[in-house]
Amino acid sequence: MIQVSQVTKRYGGETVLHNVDFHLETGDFAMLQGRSGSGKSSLLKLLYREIDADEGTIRFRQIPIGQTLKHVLRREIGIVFQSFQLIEQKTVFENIALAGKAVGRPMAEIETEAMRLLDRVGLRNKKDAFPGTLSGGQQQRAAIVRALLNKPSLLLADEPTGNLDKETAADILQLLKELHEEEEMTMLIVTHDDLLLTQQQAKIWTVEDGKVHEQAIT
Ligand SMILES: Nc1ncnc2c1ncn2[C@@H]1O[C@H](COP(=O)(O)OP(=O)(O)OP(=O)(O)O)[C@@H](O)[C@H]1O
Repeated sequence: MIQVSQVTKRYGGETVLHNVDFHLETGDFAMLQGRSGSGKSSLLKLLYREIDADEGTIRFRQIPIGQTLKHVLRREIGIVFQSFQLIEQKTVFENIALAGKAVGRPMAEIETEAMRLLDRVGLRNKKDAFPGTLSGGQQQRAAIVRALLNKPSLLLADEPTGNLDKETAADILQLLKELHEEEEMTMLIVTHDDLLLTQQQAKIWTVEDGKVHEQAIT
């Protein structure tokens, strides 16, 4: 699904990723680990074209992502962040609906899909709540629904459990694992929590010294 070939990323004089090869197969449930500052977020940002590589090629379904229109790529790739990134002045439903409006979907369709997903993550009764009134775990569930609304084929999550206590973190990771299967979605999750890494069956990739290598299948 994603093929990263010989990719180098520099910030000023600092080379963060150097001739990196990395791939995700359709249907993968993969974790990306590595020390703080090793370049995990940078790799994710390269995949959804928040930033561009200095060298090398990234292909999404065989096509170099530089040749794919950004809005097409964004529809195919859902993103979940550590900080949830919900708009405080909008309700849970409004936050989620924005993702559908951004790609021009009709409101009736947005509503049906949002309610299906809110039901699935146990948040239907919070659809009219504002993010500030929700727990961290609930906010992340809302953010996950927003990311899934347009049925992306790939979900990228950058430390999705980083702001949550251990128990809630485990719940969110379990939810992602279940959604991976139910929604038939490829997932790549950045985490540096060893506990999370060992709890789930996943392909584990490590970013280290500018390289990315596949560690083990647990
Ligand atoms: N926009 C930027 N400008 C300059 N340097 C940057 C920028 N973004 C990241 N870096 C640097 O690149 C390196 C890798 O950062 P990145 O955020 O990708 O690491 P990370 O593994 O995700 O770290 P963390 O686990 O702490 O989030 C760091 O040294 C960081 O300071």
